[in-house]
Amino acid sequence: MEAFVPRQVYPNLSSIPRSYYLGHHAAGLSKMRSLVSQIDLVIECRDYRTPIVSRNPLFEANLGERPRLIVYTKQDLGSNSTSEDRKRENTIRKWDAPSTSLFTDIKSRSTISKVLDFARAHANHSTSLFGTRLMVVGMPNVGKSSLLNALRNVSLGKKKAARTGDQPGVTRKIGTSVKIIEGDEGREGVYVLDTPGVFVPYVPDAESMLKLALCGSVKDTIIPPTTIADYLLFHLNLNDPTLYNMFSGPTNDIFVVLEALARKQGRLKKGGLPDFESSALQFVQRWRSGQMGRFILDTVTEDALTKRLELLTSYGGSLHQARKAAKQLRKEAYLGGG
Ligand SMILES: Nc1nc2c(ncn2[C@@H]2O[C@H](COP(=O)(O)OP(=O)(O)OP(=O)(O)O)[C@@H](O)[C@H]2O)c(=O)[nH]1
Repeated sequence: MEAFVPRQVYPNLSSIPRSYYLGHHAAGLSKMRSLVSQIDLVIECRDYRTPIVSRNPLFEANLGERPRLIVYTKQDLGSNSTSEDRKRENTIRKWDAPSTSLFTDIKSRSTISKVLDFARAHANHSTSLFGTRLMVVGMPNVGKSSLLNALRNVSLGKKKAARTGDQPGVTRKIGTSVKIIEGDEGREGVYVLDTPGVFVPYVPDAESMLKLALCGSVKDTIIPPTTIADYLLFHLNLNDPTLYNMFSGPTNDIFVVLEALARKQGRLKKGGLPDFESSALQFVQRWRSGQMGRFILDTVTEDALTKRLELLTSYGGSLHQARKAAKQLRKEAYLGGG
């Protein structure tokens, strides 16, 4: 039998939309800008699995006047706690310096405590009697509201304050601030403001859009689920082609995997034909919930960020282009919100 050879490069699909910058993203950003002067620290969340493509330059451009803490969320979905993972995290820290970067998993108290320690230290330096105000920002679905809830729970033992969900756009508006650290010595505590996710203005290449879709920053109705599943298969094969052996042996054909999954789970349409769409969503969901391997999607090397920034600059991905592309997307009746 011939050895299995995974695809090394994913095709550049021209059918993939390159924008998802929606009306409520622009409105949210503008509101954040109007509030930023009252904020002591901005916590910018990025997805651990996409430390490059989930960076949104709009935050630096609009909120950059305030000190920033960068939090890479969902570490549990991308890290196996190996020396390779730690090495990668160090490279990311270097990219972000002089800002501090932390890596969190909402189920790990120790990772959440590090964010609380940082916030506490920041508050201790503040001379304000009115408390310290933090603002959590980030791309859709990176886990901002979950982080807020985890901070509040670990620090104060209190229940969920912000609504969370597995699709982007659950938080639509900036709400009221939530206390996460009790005040002392006559001083008010530390409060956090949750904000709606804001998508990057324009995505320079189809593969970046697929990464963001696979991690859930784009509604699952925008890109065909079988395409997202195929992109996941590409990564599974590069990492370990046995990760989906509950469905099929190693293959580069997503329909072979989806047909096996459909038959195993009874996801069949009239005439016993496999329901590829629902099987694709199920396949992707399995990975998103950490049941099919933990790995990251971006390639992290010392110079990867510089190269990305050069690409973005040469491309000139402006807000004007973003608006034009978003309008086009709406015209094509893709949008169901989110
Ligand atoms: N495994 C894992 N899942 C997480 C973590 N943080 C958040 N999630 C999940 O990610 C999904 C999105 O979380 P939210 O907190 O709603 O994300 P958000 O950034 O507030 O989303 P928007 O409403 O789009 O702004 C939810 O299903 C969370 O349970 C994490 O550390 N680990």
